[in-house]
Amino acid sequence: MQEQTYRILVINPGSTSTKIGVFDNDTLIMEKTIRHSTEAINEFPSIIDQFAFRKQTILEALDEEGMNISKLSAVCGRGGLLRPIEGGTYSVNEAMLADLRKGVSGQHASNLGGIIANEIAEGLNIPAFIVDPVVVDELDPIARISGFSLIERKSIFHALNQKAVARRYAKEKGRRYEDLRLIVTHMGGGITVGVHKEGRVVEVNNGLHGDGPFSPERAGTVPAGDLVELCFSGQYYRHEIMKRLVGQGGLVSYLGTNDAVTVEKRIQKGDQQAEMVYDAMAYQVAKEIGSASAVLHGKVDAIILTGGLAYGKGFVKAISDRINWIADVAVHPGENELQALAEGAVRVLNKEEEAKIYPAL
Ligand SMILES: Nc1ncnc2c1ncn2[C@@H]1O[C@H](COP(=O)(O)OP(=O)(O)OP(=O)(O)O)[C@@H](O)[C@H]1O
Ligand SMILES: CCCC(=O)O
Repeated sequence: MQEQTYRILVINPGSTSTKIGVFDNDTLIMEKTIRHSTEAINEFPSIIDQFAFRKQTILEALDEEGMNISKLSAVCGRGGLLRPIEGGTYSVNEAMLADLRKGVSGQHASNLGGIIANEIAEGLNIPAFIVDPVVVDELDPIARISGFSLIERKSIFHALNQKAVARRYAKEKGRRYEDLRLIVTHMGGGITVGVHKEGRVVEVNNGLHGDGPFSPERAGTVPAGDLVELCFSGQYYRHEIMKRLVGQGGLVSYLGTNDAVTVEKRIQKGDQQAEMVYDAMAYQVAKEIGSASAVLHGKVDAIILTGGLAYGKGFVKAISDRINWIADVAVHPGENELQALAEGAVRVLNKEEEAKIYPAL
């Protein structure tokens, strides 16, 4: 008997781009990355305000590619800042939409994934899903302790891509993901360094809310005392400080752009400030990987560098030179998120798995 073919639209809103793909089961038939400049993003006071803009760019892109959306079987979005949940494919439901709209665990571009998926799916009367949202939480208890009893460390990271790339690496090596000890470093608009210990991400920096290396548009960890002084200086509203840390931090704060390609061009033209800041970002990533290796007692099968910044050869070399004594460094530029979203939806449509219900009981 012939297997049924499901046509799935997948939507991945990142901090600097919206990536979309159309798959026939797990075979990609169309892919597009829509880049958003800092100026375009800054037009909107909050992430949720970008909803109509991002949805419109998606529909236009599908139209330009000649995709007839009435043939879709499902829409699958990248999951956002929900309550902490286990990994897997979830049906979009009202409880999820309410949490995504209010940003129950904070604001992030991926909050739009489930909302836009639902909006498009509803009009076509087809199901909407999310897969492995950024709140997948597998932290070891020891990793939750921050050092300040009023604040607990949280797991907020590029779960979808980190898990997908780690599984792909394991497959390439003929090993099981569940048998490996990996440090997976996703370097995009945000940067997260995950310790994957035998199939669980037992430690990871909260890439969103001020933890870990700075990134193209995030401040990462900043000196706490100085931050408190700034917050109470009377010069800033709360939302202004948050935006300076997340969205306008990192490269944007020093160099006015979130685009590493632009930074590399400036370096080639002799811009010394750009060179210093870009090198500092590589330095901070390397430091985070070094600290992740201590979590694994130095017994690391491989360090994987992935995300858009991993296309930057000089950037990757600056990191590798500092950490390649720990373990082999594997570079997987870009990300595997569209494929992972499609596969998550197909597993449910094929009834290999049941869609999970949010919130988990
Ligand atoms: N060829 C390249 N060389 C260097 N940097 C690159 C290259 N291509 C993309 N980048 C940089 O990668 C960054 C964006 O990465 P990516 O597309 O993974 O981020 P995102 O999906 O928007 O956000 P996130 O991954 O945090 O969700 C940008 O700074 C971009 O300039
Ligand atoms: C929130 C985790 C993903 C990111 O840092 O962008």
